[in-house]
Amino acid sequence: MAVSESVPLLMRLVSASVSVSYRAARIARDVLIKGDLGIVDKGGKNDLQTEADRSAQRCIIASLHKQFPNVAIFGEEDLAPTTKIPDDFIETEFDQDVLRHECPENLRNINNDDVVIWVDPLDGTKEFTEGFLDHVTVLIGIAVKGVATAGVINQPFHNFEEIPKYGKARCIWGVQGLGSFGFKRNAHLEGNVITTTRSHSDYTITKTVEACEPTEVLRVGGAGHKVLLLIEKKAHAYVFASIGCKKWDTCAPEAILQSLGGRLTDIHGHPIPYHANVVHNNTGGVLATVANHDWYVNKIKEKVDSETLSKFESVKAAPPSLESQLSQQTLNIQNSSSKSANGKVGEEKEPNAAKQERMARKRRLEEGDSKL
Ligand SMILES: Nc1ncnc2c1ncn2[C@@H]1O[C@H](COP(=O)(O)O)[C@@H](OP(=O)(O)O)[C@H]1O
Ligand SMILES: [Mg+2]
Repeated sequence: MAVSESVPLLMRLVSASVSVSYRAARIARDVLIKGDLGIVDKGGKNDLQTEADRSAQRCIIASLHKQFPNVAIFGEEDLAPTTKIPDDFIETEFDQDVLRHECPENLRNINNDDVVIWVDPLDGTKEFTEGFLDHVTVLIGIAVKGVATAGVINQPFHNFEEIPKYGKARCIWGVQGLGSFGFKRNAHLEGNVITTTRSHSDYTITKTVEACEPTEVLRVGGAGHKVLLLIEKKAHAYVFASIGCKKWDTCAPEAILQSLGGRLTDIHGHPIPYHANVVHNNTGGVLATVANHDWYVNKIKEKVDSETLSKFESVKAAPPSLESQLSQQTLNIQNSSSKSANGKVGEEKEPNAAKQERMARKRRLEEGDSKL
């Protein structure tokens, strides 16, 4: 169902993202049921891609781009720009439950240029290939003026051990200043339960977790899944002293966690910026907490040696030069017919010169040059 333009842009974006996250979850489930995962090794440490990652990204980016052609969208996977997108990958529904909520006052008047969408079509890919299905999530994060503001976490295989045929998809969404929906929170959790990576661990990660004096460590897959543990109060903190996580891993989880009063920053306690032109890796690592964030920051500062800590650089919010913005992006803007493929549909929240360049590229695309 279409939605009135009088509904604030942010709520339309969240509503469309919830709907398309269910479509992407269905795609991931279909890939698993068919049984041919089509695994590609991307060359990093346990850095895999499957048919579910590829198809879910095509579905999410093509659908959101069709509804919001002037919003910048970045997806994790680099996909060939020529691949045809099946018509049934295009989701046009808007989630009605989201639209019943009022947009927070301070977010009512944002416009297209303020927004960047960060898409991880399948977070926890390594775990997906190994059958840890509850670690898998679809992440759609909406940044406004560089701040993680709203997010959607869809868990395609929720409760897969109890519900036959790989469980059932569930969707958690939230907006800063409004709250988060779609889950139950434990009232209380004893001790100091810390969650961290299971498939990308190393000495520094383990030492940094130990610095936070855990009573229990949960080594699980996926940034989305780990933040879900915090949101549901099954863990107190997510500690990841590594530059391996990217903006699409943390934007949606951060927005939801922060809407509940938690925090997600780098390991120094500095905010992570989500403008279109930031480096994709979270070079300062990731620290997410339900409460007492500064206590964890101080423990890390106190107990991890300064040479190790100096390797984790906080990302500066200042935009890089125009040249680096343009070379950094694989920009595959597709036509609004959404027939062509996508990798990153990015229209930078940029200074004037970059905007002119973008418009020129868009014009060239519309004239049929799909390799821009
Ligand atoms: N060293 C590394 N190399 C590549 N990706 C990494 C990484 N460390 C973390 N990541 C990415 O960050 C996300 C969370 O990692 P982890 O599950 O280890 O906590 C995963 O996203 P994807 O599964 O979407 O690729 C993972 O690939
Ligand atoms: Mg990921």
